[in-house]
Amino acid sequence: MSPVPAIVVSDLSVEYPARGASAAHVALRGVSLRVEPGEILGLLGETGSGKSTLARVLSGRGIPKRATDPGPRITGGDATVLGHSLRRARKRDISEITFHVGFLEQEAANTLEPTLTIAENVSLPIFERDHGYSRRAAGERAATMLDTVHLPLSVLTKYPYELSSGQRQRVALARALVLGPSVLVADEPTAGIDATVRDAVIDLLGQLREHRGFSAIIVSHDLAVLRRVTTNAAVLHEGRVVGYGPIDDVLAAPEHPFVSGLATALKPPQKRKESRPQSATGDRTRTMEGQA
Ligand SMILES: Nc1ncnc2c1ncn2[C@@H]1O[C@H](COP(=O)(O)OP(=O)(O)OP(=O)(O)O)[C@@H](O)[C@H]1O
Repeated sequence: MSPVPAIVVSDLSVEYPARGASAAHVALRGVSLRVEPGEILGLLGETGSGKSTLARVLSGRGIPKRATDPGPRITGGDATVLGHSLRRARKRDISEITFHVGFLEQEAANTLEPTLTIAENVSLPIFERDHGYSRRAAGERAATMLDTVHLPLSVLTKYPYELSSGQRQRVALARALVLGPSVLVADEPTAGIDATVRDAVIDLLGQLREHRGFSAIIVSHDLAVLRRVTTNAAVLHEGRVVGYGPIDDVLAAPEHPFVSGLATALKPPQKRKESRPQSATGDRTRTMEGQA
């Protein structure tokens, strides 16, 4: 029997309801995609295309608990995360999803608790689940996680303001992974960090993928990241999927003007390099990554 898919999104539509003077806004329109165990899906698209909405909803954090709470509503279709339907999700389903799905939200570096140490920040999800958890075991877990994201243990006792934004981003990643999720949803995980650290994050995602069954959705505008860690990519435009498949295939055979615009923008402008044997592919790749 084949394993349960990590995520199945079927004709999903999501709307932000009207609030005050703001009219209702449809953020996702009939989105369908699928993430199998062991797969990393890249999500790309221009600003406002719905990437963060989709990421947040699929992480189990997006749907409001009460009808009066602000936040997006599923107005059509459904998404199933680790076998739990989001449309029919009860409190217990959401609790299961948020336990097994790590979430690194956009600008996560700015979401650390300023009054808590780095160790306390990283182990926060543990204590949110289990108030009585051993402080010593949580501290050890936090130390392991910091090591995983290549931060020195000396930062454990520091406060967020004492770290650079790139270090804080990695602390946020450690926090997202502390419960040992089987799925990670990461919204721009490499934004605001320098090239060396970015490579470390890419390597980490690659290592996590090697783990049996680990899957992820990575929102990124960084083609180098998407190329190196993703299996498939979905391109969103105005809330719709306009390209879906291995990223280079999507860009090579664009079916939508937005994707062909993206592919053209990423192509090297000069013809000279294309006529060079052997090196042409390598040059093209580097140029595309450089421009991403
Ligand atoms: N809380 C909200 N209330 C109403 N509309 C919202 C809300 N959050 C997002 N939107 C709208 O939904 C659409 C999708 O936004 P979303 O943040 O998902 O896009 P995005 O592709 O992630 O953009 P970016 O790359 O800038 O983060 C946008 O038009 C945005 O203005």
